[in-house]
Amino acid sequence: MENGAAKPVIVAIDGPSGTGKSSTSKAVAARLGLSYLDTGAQYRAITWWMVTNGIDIEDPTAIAAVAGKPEIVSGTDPEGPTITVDGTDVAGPIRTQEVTSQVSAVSAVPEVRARITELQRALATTAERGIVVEGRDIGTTVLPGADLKVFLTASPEARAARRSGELNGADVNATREALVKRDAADSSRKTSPLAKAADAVEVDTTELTLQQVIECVVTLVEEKRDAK
Ligand SMILES: Nc1ncnc2c1ncn2[C@@H]1O[C@H](COP(=O)(O)OP(=O)(O)OP(=O)(O)O)[C@@H](O)[C@H]1O
Ligand SMILES: Nc1ccn([C@@H]2O[C@H](COP(=O)(O)O)[C@@H](O)[C@H]2O)c(=O)n1
Repeated sequence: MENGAAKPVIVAIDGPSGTGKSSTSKAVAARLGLSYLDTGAQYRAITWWMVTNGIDIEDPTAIAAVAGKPEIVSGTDPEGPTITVDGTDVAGPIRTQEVTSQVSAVSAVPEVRARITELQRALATTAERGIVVEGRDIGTTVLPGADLKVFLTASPEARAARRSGELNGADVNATREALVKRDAADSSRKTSPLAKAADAVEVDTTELTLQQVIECVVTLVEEKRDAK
């Protein structure tokens, strides 16, 4: 850049549930002074709005008809990300089992994806120093020109153990089944399914600590940033 400021760096981190996308992305963004966007929170927020407003989740046409109504605003500070719907803080309500069990159906509706993708691109292009965006289709669809694409994986057993630890020892088998079912729905939808971009770096986190994954991704971002 002419004034010597670093060019913004765009990082896409995708992968199935519980692979460590949020924890890694937040920490990497905080370390490198970048913005951070949790796109799953946006799909959860629109799902929360549908549920709260009595929209039939089994009816894609009904969902499509109102997909443009809620105003979803994401705060992108990695030290304190926020999410509101029509001015209401929904950071807590979007994490309930009710929302988690219905989010795949809502996020499969093309009109919902078009709406949320537009918000994501607007945030990514206005992030001054750059941004880490995490989700399922960031590298393939939302930001195909990202400077770095990472695809995190981990065995279903490792992911279930991590999640049931978070849920104060919830049954590991039930947790595993629920996340495998959600991944299957997210991977098989027609519009921008969960998928690894051809040019993404795959990191299997099964045997890695969270700190090791963070260090690995920080190094990858620094390499890309230095090469810009
Ligand atoms: N490498 C790791 N080793 C051990 N625990 C981890 C690792 N990575 C993440 N975790 C833990 O696993 C849990 C899930 O991580 P996180 O929420 O970051 O995953 P995610 O991929 O964003 O999940 P989702 O897509 O469902 O939102 C968290 O409790 C996190 O601290
Ligand atoms: N880019 C994305 C991100 C998320 N989704 C959908 O949202 C669900 C919740 O995501 P979490 O990361 O909060 O677990 C996820 O299961 C997908 O249905 C998406 O479609 N695209």
